[in-house]
Amino acid sequence: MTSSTAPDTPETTNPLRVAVLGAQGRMGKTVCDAVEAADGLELVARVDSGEDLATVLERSKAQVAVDFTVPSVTEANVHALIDAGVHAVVGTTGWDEASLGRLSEHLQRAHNGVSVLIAPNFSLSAVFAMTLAAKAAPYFESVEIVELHHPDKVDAPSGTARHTAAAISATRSAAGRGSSPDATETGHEARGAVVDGIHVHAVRLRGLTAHEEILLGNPGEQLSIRQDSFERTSFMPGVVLAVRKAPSRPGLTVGLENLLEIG
Ligand SMILES: NC(=O)C1=CN([C@@H]2O[C@H](COP(=O)(O)OP(=O)(O)OC[C@H]3O[C@@H](n4cnc5c(N)ncnc54)[C@H](OP(=O)(O)O)[C@@H]3O)[C@@H](O)[C@H]2O)C=CC1
Ligand SMILES: O=C(O)C1=N[C@H](C(=O)O)C[C@H](O)C1
Repeated sequence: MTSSTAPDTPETTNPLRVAVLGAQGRMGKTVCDAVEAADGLELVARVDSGEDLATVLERSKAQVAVDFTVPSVTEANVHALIDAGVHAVVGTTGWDEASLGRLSEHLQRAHNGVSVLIAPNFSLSAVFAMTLAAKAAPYFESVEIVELHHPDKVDAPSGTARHTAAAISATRSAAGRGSSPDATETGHEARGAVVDGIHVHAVRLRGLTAHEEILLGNPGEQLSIRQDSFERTSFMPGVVLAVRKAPSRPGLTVGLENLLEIG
């Protein structure tokens, strides 16, 4: 039989096997639904607290794990994933320079091609808000961040606000822009937390989901950059993108903007 008469053989690629850690949580449930609905992905494990992660990974043969657990356990989970050779997509907050440093070290030591993506926020609106704010910040005298969330959130300020403050602080420093003017002499506690030199205010209110506003001011003008996640489905395109890209991005990446190439 010549090649011109050979029957078409459809190209079959195996679906990417995905485990979800924190599967019973607010985000975990939404991620399980999104993975089940996504072409080319197969949900092979729902992992909840109290389960032995290494055993579940071995049994399920997961290739990528998505972590939406709690700040107190996420670091241990990711170290276990690296040891198991499973790529990690992490949305859980609580990461800092020290824990990221330990992760980088472990990845280098393991040298097994595992990728870890940590994104403080997977929604496109938040990624663009952070990116625009960082670009604009050197051009304004004053900048402050207000983050607003549902009252069941355990950490404050939000991971998104911390990431935004770090990005703003970096672009302002690079441009030689000093700190925002502030004549406050009393009641410093009313001025919010200070993250990387930027004032951050955290609101917790029933009815909210996840929102951030970056306020920038100059004499006679202001710029407000606001993003709103009204539903947790807003995070899913970013999570699914990160899962799909995980096998081809070895090493540590912090921030979804790096996958969108807008960082
Ligand atoms: N990056 C992003 O885009 C987003 C990030 N987040 C972040 O994601 C995290 C989760 O948020 P949310 O879903 O609202 O929180 P939830 O409290 O609803 O969910 C967390 C879940 O993790 C479970 N859990 C705790 N320990 C473990 C463990 N060792 N292994 C597996 N599961 C575990 C909890 O179970 P139990 O209750 O039984 O302990 C719970 O079901 C937070 O840090 C939040 O800030 C949230 C939204 C978007
Ligand atoms: O807890 C949440 O809900 C959210 N957590 C993340 C954060 O702390 O930035 C992302 C988003 O704001 C929702």
